[in-house]
Amino acid sequence: MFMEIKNLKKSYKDNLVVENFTLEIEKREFVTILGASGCGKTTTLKMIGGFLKPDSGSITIDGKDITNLAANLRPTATVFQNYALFPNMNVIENVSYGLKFNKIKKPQAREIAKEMLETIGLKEHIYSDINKLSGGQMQRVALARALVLNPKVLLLDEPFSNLDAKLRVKMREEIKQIQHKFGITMIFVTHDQEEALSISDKVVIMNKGKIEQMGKPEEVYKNPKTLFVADFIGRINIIELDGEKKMIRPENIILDREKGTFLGKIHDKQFKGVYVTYFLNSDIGSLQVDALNSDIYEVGEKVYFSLKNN
Ligand SMILES: Nc1ncnc2c1ncn2[C@@H]1O[C@H](COP(=O)(O)OP(=O)(O)OP(=O)(O)O)[C@@H](O)[C@H]1O
Repeated sequence: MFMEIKNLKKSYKDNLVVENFTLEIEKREFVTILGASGCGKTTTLKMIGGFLKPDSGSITIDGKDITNLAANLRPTATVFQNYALFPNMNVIENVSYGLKFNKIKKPQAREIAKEMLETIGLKEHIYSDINKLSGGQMQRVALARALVLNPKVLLLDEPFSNLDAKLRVKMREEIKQIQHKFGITMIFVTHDQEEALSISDKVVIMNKGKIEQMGKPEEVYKNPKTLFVADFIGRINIIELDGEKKMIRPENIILDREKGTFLGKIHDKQFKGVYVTYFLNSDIGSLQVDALNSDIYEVGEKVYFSLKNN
């Protein structure tokens, strides 16, 4: 296995914030650690990057135990949420700065930085003042600065959280392209479930310092092992059938005016664009149902509904 994280543990005084964190990562895999604010994502990433010492556990990359190595000696590079750029340096100085620790001479470092900035779409801004860049451009500088170090593993801590919704989606695509281009292994931290599902090969869902479930995005979405995962990744209805509680996704309930297994009454609806979310009362519970906007039901209307298996 390319990367092995075993039983990482971290407490701040009496507060145990990461427990038994064990994860295997293949080369070129895109792994996302997903969880609510405060669940221990950043703490875990900092331990991997060498910015925090774990209380116990180990981290191996490419056969080498790096648990006790300083951050700058690890084969990792980190892109932080706030970018952590040097405000007194221009773009190329920011990107080439880290290379001096790799004993690369200044002219060569600038050449490497320039090439990376061109690759990453910042050709026009190579000599720009950092403070005059947009959020998206700063994000690219931060990425370029990490990538020039040629890390085996790139760590990204909520890197798009300061960007607007459209730019976030664009940056998601870009980061995947960068990953393919450089063949790099990435560990990405986010609290945004849609981002995690759309970008990752593997999603690791954390809850209160522990891994709740991990797997491919489709796997964790379709087969959530716990109510927490089901609820965190997407939305879920809890219904009671023959005395048994069952989870069903809003898109797996089919509405029909004429026929169906159950009858319900719509008490609210939200138009979401391609689909509409209906809120129903029924004998088997209160439900949210996502239906395509081709057939619109009205609040107060009684409708039949059936359940799909998945
Ligand atoms: N330096 C610190 N000293 C004490 N407690 C800390 C410290 N850093 C983090 N914590 C606590 O550890 C827990 C986990 O924090 P962490 O930043 O890892 O969570 P997170 O999942 O990344 O959250 P967020 O998405 O809000 O950044 C939180 O309860 C936090 O208050």
